Amino acid sequence: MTAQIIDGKAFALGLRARVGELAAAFRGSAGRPAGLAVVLVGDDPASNVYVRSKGKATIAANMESFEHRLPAETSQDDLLALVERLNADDRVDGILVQLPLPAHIDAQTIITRISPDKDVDGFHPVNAGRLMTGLPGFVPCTPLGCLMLLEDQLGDLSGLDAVVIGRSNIVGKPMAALLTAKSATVTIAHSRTRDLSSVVRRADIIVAAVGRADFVKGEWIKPGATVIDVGINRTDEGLVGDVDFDGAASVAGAITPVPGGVGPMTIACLLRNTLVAAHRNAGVALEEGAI
Ligand SMILES: Nc1nc(=O)c2c([nH]1)NC[C@@H]1CN(c3ccc(C(=O)N[C@@H](CCC(=O)O)C(=O)O)cc3)C=[N+]21
Ligand SMILES: [Mg+2]
Repeated sequence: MTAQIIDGKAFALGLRARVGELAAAFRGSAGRPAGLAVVLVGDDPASNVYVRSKGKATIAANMESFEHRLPAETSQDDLLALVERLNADDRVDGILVQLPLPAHIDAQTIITRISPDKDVDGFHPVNAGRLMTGLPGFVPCTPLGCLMLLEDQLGDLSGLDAVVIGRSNIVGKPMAALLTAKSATVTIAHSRTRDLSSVVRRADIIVAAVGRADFVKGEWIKPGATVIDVGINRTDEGLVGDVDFDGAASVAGAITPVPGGVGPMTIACLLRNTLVAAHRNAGVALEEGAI
């Protein structure tokens, strides 16, 4: 079998266009654009690239972008003070503090200080709790993007066997919650899982978020399964995912490439969450299922 390649880049472009139209309409009814503030501490080159592309995408989607670049030696108190200013700023609907943060800053302390209503990353414990209990809130962008690709590919996920490899708060745990809410049968596997290949072999859906290049092998995959590769690993051979793409593509039914799969969906979902935040914060209705 040769897997179908899931074109996340094309899907993300479509989503961004739809968000852009709705953001233009929001601007008309609210009398102001939706606004996203992105905070970068330090000058990590990869983070710099991400922040720049987020800013461009925000403006292209008819929203306002506020960029705050702070020196690497910024104190935790100064960063908290900026977060408080952004929480209080009515032009700012969404706040993203780029991770990772320098070692002298406790990320959890910063994330917990962002207003849950502006937490478009969906990292605040209140939004994690909302996701777990089925309340409206913000869902982390990467797993939300993965879910959109899966539903586009497979339709109803009810009853399907899903294995999520990785248990981070940012990807694995929210991904498992989303799949559970869609009535998939979900297994969370991780570094201590025994006989991982046998666990993966049962799955109709595999989401790989381990952060290790080419970790998931083609021989682990059930023929016809759908594979979502969340990995972004920089190697001598360039950017590669957590899945051995060539091995997997010869057995899977469908697979996301790296680059061009999940990554572009993350940014598109960030804009989507910002649009939703703007409507909620301004008290402007957004039609159910509009996005
Ligand atoms: N508070 C916070 N929120 C985040 O959402 C967040 C973060 N911090 N820190 C870093 C990670 C990483 N991340 C990516 C976003 C887009 C691509 C992306 O668009 N990737 C492209 C190209 C990547 C490239 O060429 O470098 C692709 O996969 O096709 C990847 C990774 C968001 N992150
Ligand atoms: Mg390879």
